[in-house]
Amino acid sequence: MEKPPPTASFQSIKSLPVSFRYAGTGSSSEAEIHYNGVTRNGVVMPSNAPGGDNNDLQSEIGSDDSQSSSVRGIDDSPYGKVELIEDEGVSTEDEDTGITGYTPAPLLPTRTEYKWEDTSAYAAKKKHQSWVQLSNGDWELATILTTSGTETLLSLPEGKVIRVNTESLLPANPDILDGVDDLMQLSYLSEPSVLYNLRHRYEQNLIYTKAGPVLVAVNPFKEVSLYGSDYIQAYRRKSIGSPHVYAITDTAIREMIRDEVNQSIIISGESGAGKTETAKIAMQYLAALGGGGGIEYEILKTNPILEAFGNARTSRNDNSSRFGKLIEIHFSETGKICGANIQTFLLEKSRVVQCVKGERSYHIFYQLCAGASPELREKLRLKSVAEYNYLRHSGCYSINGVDDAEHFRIVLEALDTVHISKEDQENVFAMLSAVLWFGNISFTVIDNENHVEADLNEGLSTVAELIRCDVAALQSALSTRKMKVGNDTIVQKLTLPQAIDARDALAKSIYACLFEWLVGQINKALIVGKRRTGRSISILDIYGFESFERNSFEQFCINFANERLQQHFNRHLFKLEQEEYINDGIDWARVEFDDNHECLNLFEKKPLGLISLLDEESTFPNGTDLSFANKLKQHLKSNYCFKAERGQAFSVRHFAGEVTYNTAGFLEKNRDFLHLDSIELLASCTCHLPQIFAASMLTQSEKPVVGPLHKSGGAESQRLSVITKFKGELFQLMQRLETTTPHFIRCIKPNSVQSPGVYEQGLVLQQLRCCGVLEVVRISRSGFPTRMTHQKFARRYGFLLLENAANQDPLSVSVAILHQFNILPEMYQVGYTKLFFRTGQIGVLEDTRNRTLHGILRLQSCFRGYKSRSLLKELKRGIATIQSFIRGENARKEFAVLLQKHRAAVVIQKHIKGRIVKKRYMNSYHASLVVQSVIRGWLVRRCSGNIGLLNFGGRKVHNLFHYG
Ligand SMILES: Nc1ncnc2c1ncn2[C@@H]1O[C@H](COP(=O)(O)OP(=O)(O)OP(=O)(O)O)[C@@H](O)[C@H]1O
Repeated sequence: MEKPPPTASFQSIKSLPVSFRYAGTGSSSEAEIHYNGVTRNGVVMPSNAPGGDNNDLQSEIGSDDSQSSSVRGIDDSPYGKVELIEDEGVSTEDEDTGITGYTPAPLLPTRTEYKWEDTSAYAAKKKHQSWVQLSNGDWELATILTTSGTETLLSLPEGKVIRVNTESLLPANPDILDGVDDLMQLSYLSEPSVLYNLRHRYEQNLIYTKAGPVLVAVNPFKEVSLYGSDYIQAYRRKSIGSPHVYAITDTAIREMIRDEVNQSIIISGESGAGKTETAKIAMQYLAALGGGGGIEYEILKTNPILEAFGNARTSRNDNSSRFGKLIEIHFSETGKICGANIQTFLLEKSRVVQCVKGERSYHIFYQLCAGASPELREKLRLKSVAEYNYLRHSGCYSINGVDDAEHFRIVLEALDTVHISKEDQENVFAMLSAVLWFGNISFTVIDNENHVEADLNEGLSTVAELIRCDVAALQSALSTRKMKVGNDTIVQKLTLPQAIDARDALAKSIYACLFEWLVGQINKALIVGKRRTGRSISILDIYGFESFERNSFEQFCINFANERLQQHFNRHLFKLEQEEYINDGIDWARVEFDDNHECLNLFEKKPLGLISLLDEESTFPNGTDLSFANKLKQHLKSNYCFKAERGQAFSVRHFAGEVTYNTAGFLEKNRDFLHLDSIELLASCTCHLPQIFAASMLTQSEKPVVGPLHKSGGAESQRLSVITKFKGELFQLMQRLETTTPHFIRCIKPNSVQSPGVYEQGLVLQQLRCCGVLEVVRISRSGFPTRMTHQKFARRYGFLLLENAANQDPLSVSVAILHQFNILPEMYQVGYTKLFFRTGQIGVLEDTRNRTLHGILRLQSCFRGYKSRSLLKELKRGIATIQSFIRGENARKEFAVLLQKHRAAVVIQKHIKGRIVKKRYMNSYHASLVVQSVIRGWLVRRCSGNIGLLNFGGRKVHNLFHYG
């Protein structure tokens, strides 16, 4: 008999007992539907997995929150086929993976009517999806409509349907993994999945996410209510488990106490990503919990000072730290903070004398100009910002929403807190003012050879006054250079560019020394006392990997530091993995990862590494940036990590990507020498700060510089080059970190406009790559990132087993599942307590689980529907009976009340009627008596008249009548 055309609603399809056969790739929906012997074309759309909690992988079978539609079809659909096989029970089989599963036998009778619906409805549902990269580089989550051969038809969220190469697609994670708080939980660890997950969380103000051992912090660029004493207490009590800087800091404290090992919190990220804020949040936590005495208050007060002297407005961040810092916080035996030490790295000196349009120099200059009292202004000969050449040229004097005068007040307060005397504070401000006045010193050309002499102007005299030196000595130090030729000392005049360089170099050096001196003073204030136990937590806030269009010496140093940190990161990451593998008896030797050893070698190798060659060229009097570039190309061209570029450029293959450096300015910045005449000038000042600076400049020399007057002009070359000094500091830093247990925080800047709520995919992706988050993910992929205890695994996937496993132990169940699903032995390892999986393996199991669950749930929902309908019918009947009973009861009750009322009314009526009758009778009786007595009276009167008994008393007559 011909089947009737489909007419029923979709609901009726839901109640079909069906099984379906997947014929597409992986999670493809291609299938055929057989129903009552008829084959129809359509698509299968697996529903959401049950269990709403993303973090709970233990969602139960039969949970009610399954999504509705699961199987639909359309005749002659171009999108694929669905097969509904009548009354077969429900079994699933993935032809690609060969995975089979089962669901219970059909529970409902077959329905005979159905209707095929338009599949376009599916595109709107977030089901069966993959990541596709659009031409602008962004990743988009697209719904797979069909896959045929190498081509896949996709539907994009805005309704567009596109055809792409199947291989270009990346699988999307199941819905239950949306917004997981640890990226390691993602079944598919891919760039788009990580990007999507971070955005998903960011949109809900969940700015912290774990990437395995690393905390990823996405800058919210707004106040988020995630901080404060309540949160601190909650993390301390461990009543909150979500990722947070507090959680990381808390772990550090606990591990420090438990293992008696020093800890470090290593924060990195690009400028404006939130490193400094994150460091402050960690310090707040430490200060709140390790508290005892006022030292933690002093530690927190170091922030305004360091920010004022070391931060500036840049195009990327209004409050950009222009130095790296390590704060080591020491704890006493009782776990209280007992002191701290701050180490700073590579302050950007060049900013003091020039900065790019729209940027600012160090905040303290603007704060001083805005906030100094009239007396101080007078003393320091302070002018307005616009009158200083060093500040004027960038054209940016203020920052929106920032009150420099108020900040100056805060800095003064902080300087008091860290016990810097008023006299020293005044000296500090005098140095700042002098630095600014240096920029206003001008020169006049005095001969045909462009030789100059410093003008005796306001600038020169004010500087001399402020640093307390002789004006003539200052003028000479800026205009001439003493050279020793044989036994004679000759004085060489400087050309204009040389004089400007000498002036700027002196200003930069004074500022850098001032900064160093301040840090030293702060350290004295925070000095770790006798209570020192040697236990400490260090917070490293260091510049992240930088890759711009034009990269210079600064990026070269910064990226070198990041290579070192990455090496530390790799070692630590693998050490941890290794420990877990060993503890669980896992063969961890198979884990491979990309070491950045080769890149570090390129930098550090002697004598033919980048640093050695840079130093070598810097010492050559005739060395130029171009000759340096050529030397690199000549010696390093065969190195895998080095790439020669055109002109004076070269590229380095860093762990985070390739960076092209332009060598322009490399040699000068690396030499960074201050002429000995300038050092000597500072030494001659009567103000103690310049003297201290001069002494520290001399001690920075590799070999002690003996009497500059007796030295030739080559004396400067004996000073350590910037890169060598930096390399030494880094080496010490790494040695220090090596003795600690590290905790890594990677800060991410979600947009370049510093605005809340804006998530620029490309920018985030670039940072994820640069700061190595994807590297962690990649490393995890090569290891066994997914771990599950045998118990959990057996509980989650045990129901997929074809054989009865009721009485087996979790380990046997786990192994049986692995065999049943033909998971290749190299894809997993069985540990003593856990199963370890390579990336994606759990995804396959999860897919099968979801499909099976989906089938079960569909049947369960159909069955529940059927049961509900039957119940409803019975209920209806029951309800009618109850209703009629209740109505009868009510009627009876009403009737009884009425009857009672009626009876009462009758009694009352009777009584009233009786009374009326009685009253009437009594009235008539009395009336008759009156009449009778009147008549009798009359009769008596008549009788007595007639018989003459007039003398008879009326009374007797009356009585006679009465009784007679
Ligand atoms: N957790 C946070 N909550 C609110 N705002 C934040 C947070 N983290 C960062 N910000 C905002 O982002 C700005 C930049 O942060 P921060 O100065 O810490 O960046 P950075 O990575 O240290 O940059 P740089 O390397 O330039 O010093 C802050 O001034 C603040 O406005």
